[in-house]
Amino acid sequence: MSTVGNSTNIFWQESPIGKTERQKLVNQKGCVVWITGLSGSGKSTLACSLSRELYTRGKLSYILDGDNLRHGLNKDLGFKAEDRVENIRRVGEVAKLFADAGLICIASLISPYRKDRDACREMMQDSSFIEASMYLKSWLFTRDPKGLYKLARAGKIKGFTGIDDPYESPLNCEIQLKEKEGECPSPVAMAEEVITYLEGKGFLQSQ
Ligand SMILES: Nc1ncnc2c1ncn2[C@@H]1O[C@H](COP(=O)(O)OS(=O)(=O)O)[C@@H](OP(=O)(O)O)[C@H]1O
Ligand SMILES: Nc1ncnc2c1ncn2[C@@H]1O[C@H](COP(=O)(O)OP(=O)(O)O)[C@@H](O)[C@H]1O
Repeated sequence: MSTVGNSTNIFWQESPIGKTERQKLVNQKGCVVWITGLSGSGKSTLACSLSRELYTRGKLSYILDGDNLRHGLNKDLGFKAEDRVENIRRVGEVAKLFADAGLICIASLISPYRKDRDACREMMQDSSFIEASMYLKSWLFTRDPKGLYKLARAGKIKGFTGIDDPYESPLNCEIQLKEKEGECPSPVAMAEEVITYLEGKGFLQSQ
């Protein structure tokens, strides 16, 4: 019996089928690919491309996209620092469940604070938290497809990441997606870079 946070007198219920059995069923290892970067840096594009490329290889993934989760699970949260902290904590917990289910969980959020991303990493075991940083030159996000930077620069959106709100780049992430010879790699090329990492670490087979 234990107390966790505000939950008192709670018990851990074991499941009859464990992570190892689930992983065997899908012939892969559950993990979290956590994509962090500024708005417009290509996170969702990479997440979609990665999910598609994994699918064609018979691998099961699921995308947790920051924008999408704010339509449901996180619709009570805004963009104040404490809301972003809670956003990342919640998504970290959900991502951990997906990885435990045996899926390759692709989390795509700005996740601006290093401490929060590190806390998500700490939740996971076996190096199964893979941080991928969108380190692309500003031309990508200055295209501004959603028009958010224009609004933020005009002062019409307050606390916009990269304009008047901070973004802390990873210091030591597993994968850094960056330009090659001044060119932005295609979404498929970026997905393949991540897949090469996953293959190398044995995540694309169960044993
Ligand atoms: N103030 C402010 N700052 C940054 N982003 C903003 C803001 N207001 C709205 N948006 C939109 O919200 C998307 C980011 O949501 P996230 O949940 O990924 O953000 S965070 O991780 O909690 O910082 C982000 O989506 P992406 O462009 O895909 O990153 C924006 O569409
Ligand atoms: N690798 C890429 N090559 C060319 N354009 C890209 C690439 N990745 C993203 N884009 C374009 O950049 C814009 C922002 O990408 P998006 O994935 O929505 O970023 P984010 O999810 O980080 O906000 C979109 O218009 C998208 O089509």
